[in-house]
Amino acid sequence: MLLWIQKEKPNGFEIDRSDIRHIIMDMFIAGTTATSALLEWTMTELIRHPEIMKKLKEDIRTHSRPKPNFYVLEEEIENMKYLKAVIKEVLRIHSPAPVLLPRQLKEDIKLKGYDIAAGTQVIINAWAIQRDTATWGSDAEEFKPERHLDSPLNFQGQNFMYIPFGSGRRICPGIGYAMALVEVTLTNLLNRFNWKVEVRKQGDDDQYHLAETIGLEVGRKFPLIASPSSL
Ligand code: HEM
Repeated sequence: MLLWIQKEKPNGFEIDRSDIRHIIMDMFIAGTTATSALLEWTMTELIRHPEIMKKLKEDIRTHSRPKPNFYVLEEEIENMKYLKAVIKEVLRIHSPAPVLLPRQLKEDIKLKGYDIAAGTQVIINAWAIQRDTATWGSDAEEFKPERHLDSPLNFQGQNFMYIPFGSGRRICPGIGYAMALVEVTLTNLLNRFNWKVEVRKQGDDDQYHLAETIGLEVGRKFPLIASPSSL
């Protein structure tokens, strides 16, 4: 595809081999772990909340045509409102990239009584913003997809209380690709199988399932080991 774009220039501009190398690097470095972390957090929350898993499966069945192989097509996903709400809620409390790319101030500013000098590097903590009880309410720490059902919030970074893909000119360019990948994979995992995790013999289940890795991209500290069984 990239070689075709280089040859045919469908967008009217040139790309060279170095551009192609960088695009592929972007897709591998920025695109793989965040997407798999989102899928893993989504399965984690669904297994922790069987009633939400049940509602989501109903949403998937209602909006996809029955087929012998249970396969859910990409075009059937558009009207699955509960699916979209579930993924939005996972991105709120388990943002795979919870601190945005650092910014450097071009000029001095005053923000909420603080003087910040030009040249200062500013790091935005989306994790804290998206769990702030002042904007999300006293249940901000709880996993509740319903809060997104009639909400106008989207991923475009226009509303600073919800910025899982960042905002402004450095906003994630992979939103469409990441969402398509996660929606198609998740609907098919759920429509084809029942999922369960082994009951842990010792230790607190939530501390185990919700422990996070430390880093620019945040996934589960301990891998999710879930077993499928036929419906
Ligand atoms: C669930 C999946 C993903 C999440 C949560 C995510 C999140 C983010 C965030 C928060 C940023 C920083 C934005 C900012 O600072 O304003 C970012 C940047 C970026 N993302 Fe993603 N991302 C995801 C998937 C992808 C995919 C699939 C690709 C590529 C195919 C991608 C490519 C990039 C690139 C290249 C940047 C840097 C943009 C720049 O420097 O201007 N991301 N992403």
